[in-house]
Amino acid sequence: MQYIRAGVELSNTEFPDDDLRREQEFIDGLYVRVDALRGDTEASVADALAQGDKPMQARLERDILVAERSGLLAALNAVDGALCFGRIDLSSGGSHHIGRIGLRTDDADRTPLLIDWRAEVARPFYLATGHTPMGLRRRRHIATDGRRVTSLHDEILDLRDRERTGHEDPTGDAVLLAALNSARTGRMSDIVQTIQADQDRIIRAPYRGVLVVEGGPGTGKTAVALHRAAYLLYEHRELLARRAVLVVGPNPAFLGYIGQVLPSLGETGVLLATMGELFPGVKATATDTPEAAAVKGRADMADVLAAVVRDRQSLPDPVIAIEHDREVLMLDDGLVNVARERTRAARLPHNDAREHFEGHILNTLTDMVAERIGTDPYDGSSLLDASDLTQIRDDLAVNPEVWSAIDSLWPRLTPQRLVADFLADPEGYVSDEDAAAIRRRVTRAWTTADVPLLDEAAELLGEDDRVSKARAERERETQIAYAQGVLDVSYASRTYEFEDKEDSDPDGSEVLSAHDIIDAERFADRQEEADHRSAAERAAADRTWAFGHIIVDEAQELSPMAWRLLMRRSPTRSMTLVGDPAQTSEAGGVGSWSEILEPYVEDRWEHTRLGVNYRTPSEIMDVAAAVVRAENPGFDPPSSVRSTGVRPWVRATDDLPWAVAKAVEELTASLGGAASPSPSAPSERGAPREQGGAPAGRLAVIAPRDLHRSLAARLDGVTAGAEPDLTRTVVLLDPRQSKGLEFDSVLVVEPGRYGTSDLYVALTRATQRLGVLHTGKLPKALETGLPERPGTSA
Ligand SMILES: Nc1ncnc2c1ncn2[C@@H]1O[C@H](COP(=O)(O)OP(=O)(O)OP(=O)(O)O)[C@@H](O)[C@H]1O
Repeated sequence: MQYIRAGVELSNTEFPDDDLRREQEFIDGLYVRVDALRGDTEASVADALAQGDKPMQARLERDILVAERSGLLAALNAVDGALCFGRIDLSSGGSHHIGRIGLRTDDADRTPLLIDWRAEVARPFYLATGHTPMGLRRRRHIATDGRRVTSLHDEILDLRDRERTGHEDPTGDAVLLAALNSARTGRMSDIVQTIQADQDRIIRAPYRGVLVVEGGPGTGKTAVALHRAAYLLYEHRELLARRAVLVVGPNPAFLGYIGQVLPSLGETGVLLATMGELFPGVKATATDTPEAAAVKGRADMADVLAAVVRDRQSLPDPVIAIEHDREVLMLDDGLVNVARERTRAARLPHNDAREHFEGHILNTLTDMVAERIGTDPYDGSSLLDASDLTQIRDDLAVNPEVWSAIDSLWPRLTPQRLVADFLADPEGYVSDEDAAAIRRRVTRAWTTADVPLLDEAAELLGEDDRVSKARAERERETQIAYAQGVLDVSYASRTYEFEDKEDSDPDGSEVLSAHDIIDAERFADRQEEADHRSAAERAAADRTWAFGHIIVDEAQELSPMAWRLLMRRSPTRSMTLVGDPAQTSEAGGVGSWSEILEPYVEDRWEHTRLGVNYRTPSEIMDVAAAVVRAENPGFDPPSSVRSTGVRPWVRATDDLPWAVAKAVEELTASLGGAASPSPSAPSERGAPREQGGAPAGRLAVIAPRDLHRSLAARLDGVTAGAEPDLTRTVVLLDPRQSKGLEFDSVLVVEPGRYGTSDLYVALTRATQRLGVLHTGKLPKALETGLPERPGTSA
């Protein structure tokens, strides 16, 4: 592979020319439009909110307006400062500017000014090559700093075209390289300016079905998954805004790291969550041992929990005596067993079935009383009519002893109670060894591996939500009636969603509004949002929410029980799963994609690969690959797109805290050296990279958790903790916490104590420099092939 050397300076503003000036004028014009749009939107939101209390229908109208306009406002604010980044000139004449959102002129023609990067018209910007120009003459990257154009980079795609601008970029790589070399901020940036062709195809893959994206470290899996979410929201906005998109990530620090990407693309309605957050009302704060997590994650835990529930449907031992009407009724195990089997035959969840059980027991007891008081002594026939029997049943139904018997035989259960009881006493349900691994008294703290168990339990038990369902149905009927009225009114006050949505026809001017696309019932569904919560927020609070699309990052880590939970949240099986089996660290992780997916979609899923590493320079990747090859000689790592000429180093020491402090000092000094911030990524604006003179760039010290306290004590401003603040210049992490993240420089401490996949993850986090420090034995692959350095004893 041909490496690209690092170090690209992206500025040609010193000698402004006509082209640069014209682009600046054009972009100034876009901001005039954005500012006007923002002013109007703010005014209409403020107006609506100032209207005060109104009758129901007027309130609904106001809520619709406020929700729609607030979304637009958030998008406009998010893209400010990085609105436009490219232009395509067509061979047939004319050109389109490409940006993070679409904009049109504010006149009757509504001519497109800026094309949303997700529109079909924008696609050649990402795919066209000299070989397949897709109707393009030239592609221009426009680098900006805030609202100021800093440089232009042109690629000639029609080789017969002799016209030159003086901004030609012969390799077409300058903008990509500048982005890859830019100093890291602790927050991931979007890649919308430089999406590569193989990434584009994944981003725009059809929305239905399960798509697996596999690729080594730094191949852009996370970036692609997030851009895919933005694309799907654009392409299927009506559906996905209602049903919401869920992005599942490995830990809270990772979610913080990626949290700005979608807002920077103008999308705020996506729920980001870890597995530990997917059971509303529970936050996983405790940690399992790897053995416990592996046992809890096994697929057979579903059967185990089903058995636990069945065991709570008990029989009398041998009878329950119920005092009724000065007699004693003997409810024995045979009678209860009949009631229990009939109840089970209904195949309802435990709590939902309880009503049936109550009915069967009341009928059994009614028969007993009737037999006792109403049997003809001569022929044994019944002397009681239907109303007598109803009276007996009603009397039994107010006898507390009857209810206490039912409660003991078929108790109402909560998922929390059931799982806590099981974990406190798992013997008999799993092997003695597994029981020893998972036995724990749960007080309030749950673990991530408990969450799928709670969800499974909730499925087995069913919700006891009869009252709330009846109330919701009544409210919904009222909403539908009002919604019909609102739809009629809304025809007169149509609003746009995104300005260039009719992408295949950029000259068209049709604008979508609510009444075009939804009927009263669906509209009423939306108005259940009258509490101003977005679909994503409502989804977060609803265990049974069916998401429109689910994206799972680091998908290789999830256990079979976790997959059961996720598949329940995705009844349509519209999912994008990204991961890398070589980076699996969880003992409960599933071995192969078909093993994960077969139970749910058989072989109906697509598999695709990303093979180019955009993060790790070749010098570092060679070392990381050698570590995996020591265990798996056939291992095929992704190829690095860059080489920096800077080789990683390894040093032995007998004073680790001192050596770490010294190495951190050295590596911090080199931060921001070769690198400068990316020219126009909006998510980096306002990042603390230059505040107080702090150098640009970030450094991670990756060390086993038990060393954190002693290392933090020697490092200024560095804290040891479960949720690291990634915006600090120096961050201390354990190998698992570093998953999915990246830093300019990385110092890996005591690599001999990591498993192969954890070490592979740790070694592949750096964009520029890697150092390794150790006191004990080194993994073989690190002993050879790295520059020998003298020990650094104090
Ligand atoms: N087309 C691109 N243009 C600019 N930067 C890119 C592009 N593709 C990927 N990158 C950058 O490469 C880095 C790695 O991307 P990302 O974190 O998505 O990789 P990954 O495959 O998820 O890695 P890992 O498996 O190690 O977590 C990020 O900084 C990302 O912004």
